Amino acid sequence: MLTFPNAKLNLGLYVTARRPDGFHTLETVFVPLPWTDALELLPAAPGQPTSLGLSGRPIPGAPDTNLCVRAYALLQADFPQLPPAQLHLHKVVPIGAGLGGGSADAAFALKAANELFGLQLSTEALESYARRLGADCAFFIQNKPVLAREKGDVFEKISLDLAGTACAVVYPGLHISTVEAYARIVPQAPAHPLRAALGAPIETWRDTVANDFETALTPTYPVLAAIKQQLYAAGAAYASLSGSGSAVYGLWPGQFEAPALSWPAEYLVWRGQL
Ligand SMILES: C[C@@](CO)(OP(=O)(O)O)[C@H](O)COP(=O)(O)OP(=O)(O)OC[C@H]1O[C@@H](n2ccc(N)nc2=O)[C@H](O)[C@@H]1O
Ligand SMILES: Nc1ncnc2c1ncn2[C@@H]1O[C@H](COP(=O)(O)OP(=O)(O)O)[C@@H](O)[C@H]1O
Repeated sequence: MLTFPNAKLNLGLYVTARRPDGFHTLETVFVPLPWTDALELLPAAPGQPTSLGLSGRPIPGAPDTNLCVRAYALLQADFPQLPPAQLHLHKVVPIGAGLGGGSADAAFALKAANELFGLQLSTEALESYARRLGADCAFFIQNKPVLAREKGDVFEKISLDLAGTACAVVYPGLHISTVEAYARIVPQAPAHPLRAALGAPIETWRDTVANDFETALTPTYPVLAAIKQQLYAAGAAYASLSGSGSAVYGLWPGQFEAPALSWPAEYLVWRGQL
């Protein structure tokens, strides 16, 4: 079975408290970004163990630490009838970019195994396996815009009309560790609660929708502010860091595509419609 795990963007991100377990509570909106890896899941050939083939962008770490292999192993622990699997991941979405690529691979591996081997797991059951793999991961099970709270894994419906919104994603190639990014934040309540702020026209978001990681990381990585400024100079109605970075996106509502931007291809990694 061939699947296409997509990236995500965060529209606003507030780190509201530190939890006793060291994690943080969040208020953020996740939206799918239609930019994908490719992940194939097949039963392994008879007598062969579970394996992972890789192509595309290099992923650090041994294959058994890869999130899609860990996702499959999690199911195997509860469903001993699952055979060894042959996985192949073609990595397109940059790692450590705040685009959730690894989390998407894990969630799509769970969904593919469920379908291919007829496990009949409900959406809720798949989400609870996903939560065990990473805070971001559960979002990719339903993979539609949601307001997320708690660790970023408890969801509320939100209606957002982003149809016909052009988007550009600029990735300066900095791999910012999520742990390091959280360590720089002093949690606080959002100045403008996200549901109300995102309900207003996109043009107003610049003054009301923020990402706490952007504020915390920009002094160390001034390139993030420079990219954002250039996106606004190119007419974006809204621009922001996604997640804990380092990808920065711009939005152009009502436009077929983002205007031509002057970054080289290795920086301007994606342009399209949300
Ligand atoms: C920051 C966010 C925002 O959407 O996204 P990314 O920038 O990674 O895409 C997420 O919270 C990233 O979620 P995810 O990448 O799944 O994190 P996990 O693997 O579960 O946790 C990695 C580490 O981040 C910290 N962490 C994560 C989630 C959370 N709510 N509080 C935390 O403090 C913890 O130190 C944890 O050990
Ligand atoms: N399939 C995978 N794709 C990307 N990263 C992976 C994968 N499996 C494990 N990882 C690890 O997960 C971390 C990055 O996860 P990712 O979700 O891409 O981050 P971010 O959301 O910050 O962009 C890295 O430490 C990387 O080595």
